Amino acid sequence: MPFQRVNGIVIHHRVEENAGGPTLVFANSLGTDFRIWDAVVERLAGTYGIVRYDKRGHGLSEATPAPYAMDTHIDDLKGLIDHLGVADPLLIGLSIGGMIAQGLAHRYPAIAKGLVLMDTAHRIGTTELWDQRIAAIEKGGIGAISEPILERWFTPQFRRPANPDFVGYSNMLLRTPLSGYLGSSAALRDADYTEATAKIDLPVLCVVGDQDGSTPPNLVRSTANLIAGSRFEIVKDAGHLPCIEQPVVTAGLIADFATSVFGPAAGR
Ligand SMILES: O=C(O)CC1=CCC(=O)O1
Repeated sequence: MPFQRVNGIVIHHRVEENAGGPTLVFANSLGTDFRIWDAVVERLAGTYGIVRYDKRGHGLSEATPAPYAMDTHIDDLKGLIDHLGVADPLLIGLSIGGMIAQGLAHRYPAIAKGLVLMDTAHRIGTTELWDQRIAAIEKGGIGAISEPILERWFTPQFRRPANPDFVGYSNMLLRTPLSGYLGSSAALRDADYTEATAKIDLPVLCVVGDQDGSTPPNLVRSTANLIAGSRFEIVKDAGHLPCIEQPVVTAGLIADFATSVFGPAAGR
């Protein structure tokens, strides 16, 4: 079933089975639901088991009142992984999803075989930035600041009203439950994984779009620099969501890294 109660709330998720093969677990960003991975997953399913979910307050998952703590998002994902019995996955987290992956790997070092940290960082924004964003949204709704958000999400080539995908993903942002958006903004404001992430002892790939306005390449590079042995890749012609703008390249990077983590014979 696509709905499961974990950690006290109903979580919407989707599983693509792969008969005992390695599994990829995807966590998405603020103001999005798991459909942002559609074009990536269609290239990886069949080779890997896939788990996607809508984090608390997003998509069809329950929206509890704001504010949220990053640990609550982490407990939700841990609960889902335990419920599904997923062993040794590769965790792939975008933006706040990447912070959830970092925090999960720090609190449960044996939970994953490796991490793909996409357009994310050990610390995203400042207390002031998130407080301002929360105040603006409390006053005028997400629509009041959707334009600058979408400018950070997408390249100018993608960000055209004539592009149906741009219109659709704008709707996804605008339709995010307010408590989910505000709650997760508070979680981002209060989370700093600088020390925790430096202790991660797993294979890690950091990826960023070359035109990411939310977590720019230099910030993501600084996160990669904290993690011994990590890899760093820049995706050309992409903003904050390379899974949407460049799904072929994104799926290729994940597949190459998954092969290096699970071994060449695995995942076939
Ligand atoms: O809204 C943005 O600026 C992008 C973003 C920051 C954290 C996240 O998950 O998305």
